[in-house]
Amino acid sequence: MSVPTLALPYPLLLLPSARVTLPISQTQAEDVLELVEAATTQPSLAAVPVLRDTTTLNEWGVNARITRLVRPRRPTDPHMITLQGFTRLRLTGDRAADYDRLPLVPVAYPPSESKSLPSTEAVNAFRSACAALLERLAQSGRKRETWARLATLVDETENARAAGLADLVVAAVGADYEDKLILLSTPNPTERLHHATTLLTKQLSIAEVTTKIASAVDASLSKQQKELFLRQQLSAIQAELQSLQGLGTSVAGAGNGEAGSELDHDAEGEDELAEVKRKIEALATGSEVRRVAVSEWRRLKRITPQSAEHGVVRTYLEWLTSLPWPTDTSPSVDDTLTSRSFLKTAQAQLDADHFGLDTVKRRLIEYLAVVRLRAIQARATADTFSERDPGSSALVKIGIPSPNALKPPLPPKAPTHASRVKGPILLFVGPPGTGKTSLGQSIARALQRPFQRIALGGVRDEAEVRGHRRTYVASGPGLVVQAMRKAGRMDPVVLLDEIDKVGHSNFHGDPAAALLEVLDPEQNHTFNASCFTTALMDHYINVPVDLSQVLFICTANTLDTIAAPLLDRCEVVHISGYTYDEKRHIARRFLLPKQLNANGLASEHVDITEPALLHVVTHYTREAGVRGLERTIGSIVRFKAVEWAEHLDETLVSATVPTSPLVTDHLVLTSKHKPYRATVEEHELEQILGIGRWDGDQCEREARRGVVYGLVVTGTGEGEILPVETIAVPGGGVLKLTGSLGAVIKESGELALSWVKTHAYELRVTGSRAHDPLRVPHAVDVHLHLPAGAQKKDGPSAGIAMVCALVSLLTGACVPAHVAMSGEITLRERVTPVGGIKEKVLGAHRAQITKVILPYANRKDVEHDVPVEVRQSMQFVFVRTVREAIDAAFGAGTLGWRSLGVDLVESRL
Ligand SMILES: Nc1ncnc2c1ncn2[C@@H]1O[C@H](COP(=O)(O)OP(=O)(O)OP(=O)(O)O)[C@@H](O)[C@H]1O
Repeated sequence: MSVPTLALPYPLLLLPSARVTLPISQTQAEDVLELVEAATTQPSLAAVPVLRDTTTLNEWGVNARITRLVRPRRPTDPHMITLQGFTRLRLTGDRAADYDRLPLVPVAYPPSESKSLPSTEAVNAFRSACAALLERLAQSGRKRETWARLATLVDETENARAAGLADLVVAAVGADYEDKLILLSTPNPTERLHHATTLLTKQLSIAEVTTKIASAVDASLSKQQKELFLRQQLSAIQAELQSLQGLGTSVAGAGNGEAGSELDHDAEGEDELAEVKRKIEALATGSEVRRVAVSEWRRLKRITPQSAEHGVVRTYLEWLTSLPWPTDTSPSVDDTLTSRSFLKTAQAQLDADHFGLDTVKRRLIEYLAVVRLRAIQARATADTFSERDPGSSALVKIGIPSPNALKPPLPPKAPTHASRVKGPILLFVGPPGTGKTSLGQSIARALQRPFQRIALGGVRDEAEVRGHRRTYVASGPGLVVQAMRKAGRMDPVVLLDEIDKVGHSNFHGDPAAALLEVLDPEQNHTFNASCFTTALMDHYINVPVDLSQVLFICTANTLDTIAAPLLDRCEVVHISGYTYDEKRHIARRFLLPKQLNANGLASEHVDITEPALLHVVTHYTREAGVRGLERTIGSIVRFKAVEWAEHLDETLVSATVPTSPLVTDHLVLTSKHKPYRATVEEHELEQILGIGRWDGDQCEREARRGVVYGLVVTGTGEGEILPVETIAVPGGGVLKLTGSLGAVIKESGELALSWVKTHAYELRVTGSRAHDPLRVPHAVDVHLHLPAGAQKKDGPSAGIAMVCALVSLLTGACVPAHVAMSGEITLRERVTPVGGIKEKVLGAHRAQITKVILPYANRKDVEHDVPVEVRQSMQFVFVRTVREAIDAAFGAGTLGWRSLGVDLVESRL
């Protein structure tokens, strides 16, 4: 029989029980329509695939029912036909493909499948291949339900229809064209099942391999790729948000023409890299830093931008390139230093910034003179070189022979030893607020160099000074390198503030030792002799950083806690406290204008009278420095600022016309309100500042039995008076010492008691030389206490004060409260010299002591160090022996000494 045949163009193929939709030509559509019209049941045709690369139809095709024919919307478009495969058929006639019509082709149908049953093995093999494949497909997650239903169908279909099922399954899971063609051309059920089984097994391994690849890809989608993916999403979200905000700001900012913030765009990241590159290119050719920078740059380029390592290398490069390095065009010697007027300008600068401190300023000028001479020397050396080789570049100026054009460029060398523009390292020592830090700033201003302050207080970790190695997470360079970066020049003035507070050797290393490396002017050239004369090897930067041109200045409150090797490298300049007079001048000339400026007032708005200022200095502050004074003056100025503001408000409300601050004077005069008074008088201070902290201090300090005032220098370098208190308590002749005393001061106590016991008879404390004053007439213990028990005290200088206190306790005579003393005693009754005289005397002066007893050997210290006005306002008694000290303290004739042969005392001792 012949049936109308539709040629299915390659790669279309219809299996029985499958469905296909394909375009057909207009003429074919007309034939289909005819078929439909002529049919009494559902119309069908033969759907036969055309063999690849031919116009020949396959021998086997499918009898297919026409389920749908769709007319095109536009005449140029083809009709679409949908066919449902039904049974196999074989073409028995001409097999030339015709794409224009549905020719009638003779066909034969194979015998019904039910008539030749497939073998059970073939069916079983097919079923298990089916089950495995469908399960795998279900696992992949897509069309899970379809695969599950198909699997059920495979399970439930009887063996006789298994071959039909093979068509269905293969059509559903898909297969190569060639495989499907073979399946179509295999009418025998068993063979078809075999073929289907092979085909399904092949599909299964493909599915497995696909899953494996997918999971392998997933595993190789490492953290970085995920990060990339997330970042891309993030930037997409940011871009979206930006565009939304852009809409908002373009409306809001339309009026004021705002251009948006520099933080808005991420393109800066690229610019920064370009900047880093530019800086690397600017580094001196052949230098070590350039070599390191170039290799790191290459490394950076090899790493994906999303990796953590990229960030690390990039940060390192940013640090490295932001430091001031010598470049091919580095200037030679500082012109400021070599200028003739340099020293005069420097002196003027120091005078303008600080009152008094004459000795310190003189020392500083000497220091700057040395620095200047070295600079001149350096220039002379550089000029010699450039004369020898006039055609040379700027490199030559710093002492490098001109590189021969034919040779590769030489690495730049540092200035020669003679040309180092570096002086000794200064160490300012003194109490807080005495201007140590601001002197450092003044020097920087005088030198016209950047100033950087490194606060060393509390630095416990060596790495804070020298940086962390790059292997540490969040590592970074040390404080010195950070300061160099901030300064942006190779020759800043760097102030190492509070080196006495730097921690010593601990399990984090020794920061003090790390400082040694920074400060040592000679030692560090060993790091890289070819490059720098003085260099710091920072752990993070890992390239020697040239410090040869940096001026280091250190400050400290006390020398006691500074490590000896560190101290050894510094030239100590002592800055003691100020006298009342100096403080008054500093307050008037510096602190008041500074506070007025800070609080928005002018000099005509506040005028503190001289007596008022003196009262502030004596009753409200009593430190060695001027920081407390500055704060107190700040309080006065703020008080006046409030008054002035209120006054302005009142007058402005009442005035009709002007509001400009320029006419405030006029308003002051014409206002009906209480006029504003710029003057601050002594009697107003209590209202402004409250009761003075030191008011009534003298009353408290009345003369008492067993109490004598000693003189001490505190841990912050400040001089103070310190009472030595003693009482007798019932006991058995024991001396008890309290007040956080160190071993030396305790020994002084023992010495003092021994002295008093030895001289008790002479002092008429006991009736016989053989008696112990602590046992006869009453058995007592002596308790000696130095108040402010929380503060540690040590040193031998309280010796004479302790003797006097014990004498006072045992004799009942009192030392007047305006007397203070300091001096070490020996067993031979000598009073030996002590340190810190200037601080102690100034402290005594501040505490309104009028008579000071000091060792004779300290006479020169008083004459040299203590300002004249202080010397003139106090009485100094210089003593050689304990007896002289006691007489000076109690007043000659107060104690009724028994007269004895003097040599007896010594021989008895
Ligand atoms: N002789 C002076 N003339 C003018 N101003 C001074 C003088 N001495 C100190 N000052 C001012 O006192 C303030 C405190 O000084 P500075 O900070 O330099 O003290 P310091 O000695 O470094 O204290 P610290 O030891 O606590 O660091 C500064 O404002 C400074 O200008």
